Amino acid sequence: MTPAVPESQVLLTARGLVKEFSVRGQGGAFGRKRVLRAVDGVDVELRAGQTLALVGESGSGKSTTARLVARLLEVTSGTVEFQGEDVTRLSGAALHRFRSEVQVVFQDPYSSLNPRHTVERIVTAPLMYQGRPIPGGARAFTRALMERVGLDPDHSERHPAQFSGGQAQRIGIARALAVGPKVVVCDEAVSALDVSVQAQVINLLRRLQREEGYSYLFIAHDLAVVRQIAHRVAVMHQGRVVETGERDALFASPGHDYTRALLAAVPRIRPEWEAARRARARTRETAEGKRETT
Ligand SMILES: Nc1ncnc2c1ncn2[C@@H]1O[C@H](COP(=O)(O)OP(=O)(O)OP(=O)(O)O)[C@@H](O)[C@H]1O
Repeated sequence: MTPAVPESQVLLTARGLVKEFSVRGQGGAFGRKRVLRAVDGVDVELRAGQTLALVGESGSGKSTTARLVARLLEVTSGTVEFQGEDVTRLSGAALHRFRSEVQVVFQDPYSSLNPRHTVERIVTAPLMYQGRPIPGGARAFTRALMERVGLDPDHSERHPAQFSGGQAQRIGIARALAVGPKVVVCDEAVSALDVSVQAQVINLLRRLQREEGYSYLFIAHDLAVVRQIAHRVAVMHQGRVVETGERDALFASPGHDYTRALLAAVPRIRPEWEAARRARARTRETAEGKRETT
């Protein structure tokens, strides 16, 4: 059961997003450089207190779109409007403010959380980095946050490796919530977890949304997961959004051939593709986790 779709205002709007990467062709480091258009004119709208799922096969541009929206990557062109401001142009204090409003939870908690730091240090780091005071002091703040995400507050001095995958992802969620965001970008945030643990983390995200009103941009390749959490779904294919709609309507009667193919292909995801996809995600998250905590 997913929450009913509440009427709500648009919080974040991306228009005409384009991202090009310069990549080497065949021949590795000696290959000719070419331009790869990973995101090719994407429009998305995120509504307050709702979840928009971005789905599509591997390489369709979901993660790149998510990173553009969160300003972890710079756009080649296009705009991302959040509360009336084009965030692609923000810098300095205004960019810091935006980073508090839009947070990211990555796929692999172990690579995106600093293994040498305690939970307390991990969840308070974003506030310290922004030079903001920690309400009630670090210990009390961490304990309260751990309770909100269903972790034992007595474990605030433990390190990520001392937690299970699902618990570690709760630390990632706690870190995202620490700065008081309105939007949380979940980039394959439950994909690395076992199915039963996935369900628990999805329930947590839904409870947090219900009680605290977060909007989620939820990146996933697993449509069964999307069904449990999304209000609306945008389907990506080759860098473009080919179809957007309310979840139930889209699943019941997909309007685009590619969406139909995607729905039909669900049980046939090949394990070797999945392994390659996870390895790529880990490389990106290790780099971004480090950037966030330094
Ligand atoms: N930093 C980068 N440099 C070069 N190419 C990139 C970079 N990041 C992504 N790409 C390429 O852009 C395309 C879209 O990648 P993206 O990760 O956004 O897709 P995705 O739909 O999220 O798939 P996956 O789930 O496999 O990550 C792919 O061809 C990918 O190889």
